[in-house]
Amino acid sequence: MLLGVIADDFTGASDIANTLAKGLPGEGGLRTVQYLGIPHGKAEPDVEAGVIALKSRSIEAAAAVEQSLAALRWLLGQDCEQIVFKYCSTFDSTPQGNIGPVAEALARALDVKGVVVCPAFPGAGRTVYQGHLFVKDRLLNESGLQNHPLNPMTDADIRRWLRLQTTGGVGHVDIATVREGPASIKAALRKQDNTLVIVDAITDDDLVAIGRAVASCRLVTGGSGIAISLAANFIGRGLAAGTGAAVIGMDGPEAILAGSCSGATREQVDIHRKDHPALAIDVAGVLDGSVTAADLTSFLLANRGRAPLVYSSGTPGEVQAVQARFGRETVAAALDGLFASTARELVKAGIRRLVVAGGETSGAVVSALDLGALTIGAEIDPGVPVLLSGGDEPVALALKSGNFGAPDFFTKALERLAGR
Ligand SMILES: Nc1ncnc2c1ncn2[C@@H]1O[C@H](COP(=O)(O)OP(=O)(O)OP(=O)(O)O)[C@@H](O)[C@H]1O
Ligand SMILES: O=C(O)[C@@H](O)C(=O)CO
Repeated sequence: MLLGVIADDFTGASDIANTLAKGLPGEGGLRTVQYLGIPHGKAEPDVEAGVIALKSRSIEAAAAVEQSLAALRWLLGQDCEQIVFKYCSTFDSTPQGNIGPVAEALARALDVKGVVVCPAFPGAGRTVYQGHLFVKDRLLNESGLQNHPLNPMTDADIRRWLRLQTTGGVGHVDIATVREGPASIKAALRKQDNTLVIVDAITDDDLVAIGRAVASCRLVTGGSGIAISLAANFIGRGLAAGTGAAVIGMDGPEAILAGSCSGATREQVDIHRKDHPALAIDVAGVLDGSVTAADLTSFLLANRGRAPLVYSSGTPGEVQAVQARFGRETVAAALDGLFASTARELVKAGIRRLVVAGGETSGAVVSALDLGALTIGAEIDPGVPVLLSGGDEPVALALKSGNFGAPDFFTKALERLAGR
């Protein structure tokens, strides 16, 4: 294994796995596998990039650090030359963490400083300029992310936000330096006394330059965009063949589960439910026990073949009201449990194509299924690949980050999972 990734959630893991498998146009990518948690035993010998999906974004910082260090130990045990810590392109975190504490702990373990911190993902509208994170033309804290159910992002200056989470200072490499090219970026990082350094990036070309500059760095951190040219670094050195994504086609019964309340997912739900069977989950009913996984499962199974959807996705007002009534953690735990049990029942009943929207929701779903390592297939929309589980009865999956995907994502994903 050449490159190892520690991802703080499951959709984020498939996002960066997609980037590594895709590589740069015309250059090919790495043979990439996504692990659901830290694997036991050795990786298959032909894996070039191993992506460990943790569910550490919204847990206590100390637990996130411990899990990330355990993932690091496993990846170093597979001889990885380079480690990437992948977090959300909208820098999802709280003033307590977990991006800062995990990044500092990894840097300490690898004995490095001047480590890149760059959530930019221009393909999805995320750019970093003057240390501020934008989502399309809005500052992060005006983009809707200020209403995130778990980690409201209330400051777009990610230097300031990261400083709240770190013991050391936070450096900055500006866009002018980035535009001078890899040698200048490398020199600017080397000069740093800070462990962590926010690096501006507005376009894919900026990310390619940063990727070239960090070719020999043991640790890099960012959104999936930071990995845009990391595969090419290894291919260029003759260490990888450039095989990239696998060809996957799995036809069979299908279901869609949406637990994300992001704007993009709500639009996808609105479009999908116009012409497909769709069931809105009554969240208060879940909390008082009147809505169960059995209700969702029977709806989805009864509508097999018609791209059925169940969703909890609500507006910021609905989310606030239910959280005020029952408590944020209680609602999240109840919905995670509901989606997990539903997915387990669906797969038991023969569902073979599963589309899931939302990082936490995807984490809950795949943790409940015994899927083994996931092979990375073609890209459905930016940041979302086709995934195929191992085992005798493989399941094809699309794990969609809340804000990713075109408005018709759900139908498109089911088609791509089937290899069409
Ligand atoms: N109607 C609702 N009311 C309150 N909370 C909800 C509701 N629906 C979902 N949630 C909670 O909102 C959170 C959504 O998180 P999830 O990570 O799945 O989506 P996301 O944050 O949009 O996606 P991503 O992390 O990929 O950006 C979960 O904790 C879920 O339990
Ligand atoms: O970086 C992103 O935006 C996604 O991969 C993600 O992590 C959202 O959960």
